[in-house]
Amino acid sequence: MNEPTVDALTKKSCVPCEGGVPIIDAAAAKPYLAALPDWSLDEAGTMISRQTNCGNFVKAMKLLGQVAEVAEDQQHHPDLHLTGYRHVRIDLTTHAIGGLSENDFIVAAKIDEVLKG
Ligand SMILES: C[C@H](O)[C@H](O)[C@H]1CNC2=NC(N)=NC(=O)C2=N1
Repeated sequence: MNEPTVDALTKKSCVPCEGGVPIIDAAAAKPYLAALPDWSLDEAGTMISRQTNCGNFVKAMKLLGQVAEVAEDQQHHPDLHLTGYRHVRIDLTTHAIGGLSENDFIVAAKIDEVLKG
C-alpha cells in the first residue's frame, strides 16, 4: 500500500496470521496513524489503542458486542477493557508476531466505522 487511507483500510480484510507477516514498526506505523487519528501508539511501538466514553454501561456493552463481531468476522481480535462502567479501551496488536501488522490497522479502521454509527 502507498499512503494508507481510512477508506482503503476499511475495504481490506485481515489475512490469517500465525507468524510470517511483516512487523510494522513505529516509523512504518506513522502513515497508518495519520489515517487513524483516534488511535495512539504505545511506547514500545507494538500496540495501538483507542479509548471512548460510551456514556453508560449498556452502550459500552453494545460497543463491545459490535467490536466482537468485527473481530470474529476478520479473525483478528483486540484486547477489550471496560472500566468505570462506561469507559472502553480497545488495544490492538498481532500476538503471533509480538508487534503490529496491517491487520491491526484494518480492524482499527473497521472499529472507527462502528463508532461513527
Ligand atoms: C489464524 C488466525 O488468524 C490467528 O490464530 C489469529 C486469531 N486472532 C488474532 N488476533 C490477534 N490480535 N493476533 C493474532 O496473532 C491473532 N491470530
